[in-house]
Amino acid sequence: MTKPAIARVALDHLHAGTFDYLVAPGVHARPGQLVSVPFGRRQCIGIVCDVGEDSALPLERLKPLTTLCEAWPPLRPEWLALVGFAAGYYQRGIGEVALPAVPAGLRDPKRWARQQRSQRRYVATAAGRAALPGALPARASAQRRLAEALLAAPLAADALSSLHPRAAALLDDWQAAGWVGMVTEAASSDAVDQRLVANLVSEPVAEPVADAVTSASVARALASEAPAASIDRLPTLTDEQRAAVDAIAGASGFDAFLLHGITGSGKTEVYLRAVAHCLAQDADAQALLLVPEINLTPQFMGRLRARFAALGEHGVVALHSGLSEGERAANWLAAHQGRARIVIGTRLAALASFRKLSLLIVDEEHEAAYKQQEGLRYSARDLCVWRAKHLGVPVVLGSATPSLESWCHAEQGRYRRLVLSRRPAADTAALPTVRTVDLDAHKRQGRLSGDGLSSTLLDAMRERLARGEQSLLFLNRRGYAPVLSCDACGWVSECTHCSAYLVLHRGDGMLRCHHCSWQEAIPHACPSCGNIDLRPLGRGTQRIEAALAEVMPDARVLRIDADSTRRRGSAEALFADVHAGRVDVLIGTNMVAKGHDFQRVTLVGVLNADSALFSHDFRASERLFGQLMQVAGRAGRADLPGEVLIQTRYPHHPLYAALARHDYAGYARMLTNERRDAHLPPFIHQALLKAEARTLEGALAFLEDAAARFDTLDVAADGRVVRYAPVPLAMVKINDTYRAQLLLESASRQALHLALSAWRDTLGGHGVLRWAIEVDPLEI
Ligand SMILES: Nc1ncnc2c1ncn2[C@@H]1O[C@H](COP(=O)(O)OP(=O)(O)OP(=O)(O)O)[C@@H](O)[C@H]1O
Ligand SMILES: [Zn+2]
Repeated sequence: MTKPAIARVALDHLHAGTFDYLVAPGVHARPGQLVSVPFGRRQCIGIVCDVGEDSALPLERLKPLTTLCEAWPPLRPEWLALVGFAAGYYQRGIGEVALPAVPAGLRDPKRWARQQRSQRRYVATAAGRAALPGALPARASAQRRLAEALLAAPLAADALSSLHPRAAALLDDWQAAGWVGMVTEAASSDAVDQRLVANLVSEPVAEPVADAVTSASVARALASEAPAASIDRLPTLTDEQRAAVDAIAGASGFDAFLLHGITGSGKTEVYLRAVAHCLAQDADAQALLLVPEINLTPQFMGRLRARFAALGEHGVVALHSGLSEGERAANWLAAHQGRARIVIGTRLAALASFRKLSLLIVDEEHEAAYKQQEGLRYSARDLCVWRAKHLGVPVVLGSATPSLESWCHAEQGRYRRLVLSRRPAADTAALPTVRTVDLDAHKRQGRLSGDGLSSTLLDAMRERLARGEQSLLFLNRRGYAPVLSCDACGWVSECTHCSAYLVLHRGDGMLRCHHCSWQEAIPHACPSCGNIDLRPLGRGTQRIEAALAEVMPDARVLRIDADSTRRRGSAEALFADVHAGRVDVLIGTNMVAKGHDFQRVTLVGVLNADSALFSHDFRASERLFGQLMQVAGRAGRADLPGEVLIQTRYPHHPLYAALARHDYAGYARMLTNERRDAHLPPFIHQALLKAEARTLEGALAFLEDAAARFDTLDVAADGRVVRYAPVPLAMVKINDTYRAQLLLESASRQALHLALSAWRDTLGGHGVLRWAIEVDPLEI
């Protein structure tokens, strides 16, 4: 008797490895397949990670796999390796990483069955027709269709013969006769039967074939044009752009590039050329382009679709959390099956499945948004680099203000640096002039409005208005005012559920917490003393909008922030207004600060940047510098000179001075030295243990206990990992939950990871709601 096969299945289960299941005889389970399995009293969806013959458990205790997904090809080994790596590195169970990475719509046995039925029906009909004697022409095309369907449908040969007695034999015949090769050839020859393609498109199963045919012709079209002709259809590349494209295109195997290009230097063009080159090399090649925010996808999508029109609508797809379940499932499958040649997405796309991922690009690689802050706390950028290395393909990290981590990698020669130091039309589109506006001096001279707008900034905006140019005001704080207060008794609007203030929102008259969902109507009088004179303290985007309506009544003012763009698609519409020139003054948060190619903005005003200058967070100044350089870079991108005015109480701060010199490199060098001296990342590696509990005592007690367990570990004894004492978080309470953390540090990544995995197994316990390990935290 042969031994039964055992499938090791990953389930989305806290901190777990895989679970063993019996594979019934005759069932062909393969690694990478989705499965439905009994787990406790429920049915769960899992992913087969491995199929073997042994189990640590007695066979009679194993339950059988219930349903296997045959509707699409299994996830590939390199994808399983990726999620396995991510689980190990970020200290999670493999299923916790793998399952959420597959769209919910596809984790559904009903859908598998539906899709499979239609595939089988199709193959059966085609096989039936192919087997008909006589009518040769009909048979030839039916054969071709069947062969193509067979190539596309992941059906095992034995399943085929049950569909039609002759199908398997036919397949053998065709293989022997070179049919499969002929089909492939047909797909890449000029004599592709367009009607065949049209027919195939109407069949669900045949979509992959049709797309393969289309993309093969596209690749051919791209490849056959002389490189200069196919590639230089747009702007002529600058020498620096050309050098960057050549370097990326010339990479063989893994290579990590840091594309350090100043704002407006045309990094996008470099990405597009690199993608074009990659797709032209190989009809199956796929490229992934990551952007930090959903609202940057439409702009990129537009450019990609225009540039790669030949790929068709389905050849370029988006993956982000703003899509409907259906769209996300369809796009994910398109990438998985290789039909989508280009995927543009936010951080979650870093974990998407591809058939042949051949180039990875991470735009604005310094952005904190690439770090997931919940659940699996991964860095999408870092996973892309790992993925590229594992696949042996190039990865491009682009930014005007690289993260210090990537900057140091480039300094050490681990990444190849590509530099774009000029804007393409450098004679006209120069970098903007950056000046500080001394708030204290303006106040003394009575030149500062109650809403915090200096006369210098207002005059500059009025000049732009008169010339028909646009101004952008950057204030990273939404709402009207960050807090409402009572002068009489000192009451301030605080959230009862969080250690945070309730933000005043004027539009709908609410006090709203930005950390939990709490909101309440603005009180008419002080809830504490009854005083009716309540005062908004500080300024948010709504307040600036209201102030401008008074001092610049003729200007068309538009506010873009999370509040004004809540409805789906509204951000896109608002940005379209800006591009079309229907806006004179744009007020916005971080959402407007980066990536957007505004052609008519010639003035950028920065309000209230100072608060980040003196933060306890050692990354705050790096972040601020990056943010300001990005927003400054929105000015003067076309043929009109740009100007940036930074309102500050510290006009001589070195950060602003470096900004005025556009000296990222100098500033990065200074920060690097500081970090080295202070033994901070990237010169040291960090991990946090975070705990949440109903009380602060509960959270701290859990961490104290964890600390004691840490100290008994062998790996802790050699002193290479430093453990700090548990501390409450700066924002200690959110949504009635108290938060505390414990920091580990080591100069050795390996020592840190050894310690973490040994420690993780000892963690657990009562009194906490949640705990999580965060590797490479961005904030501590
Ligand atoms: N070789 C070129 N010749 C002329 N114009 C170009 C060239 N390359 C790019 N451009 C134009 O320059 C502008 C800026 O390019 P792009 O938006 O790619 O800059 P970027 O480097 O991504 O900037 P940022 O970091 O600020 O987003 C765009 O309008 C683009 O069309
Ligand atoms: Zn709250």
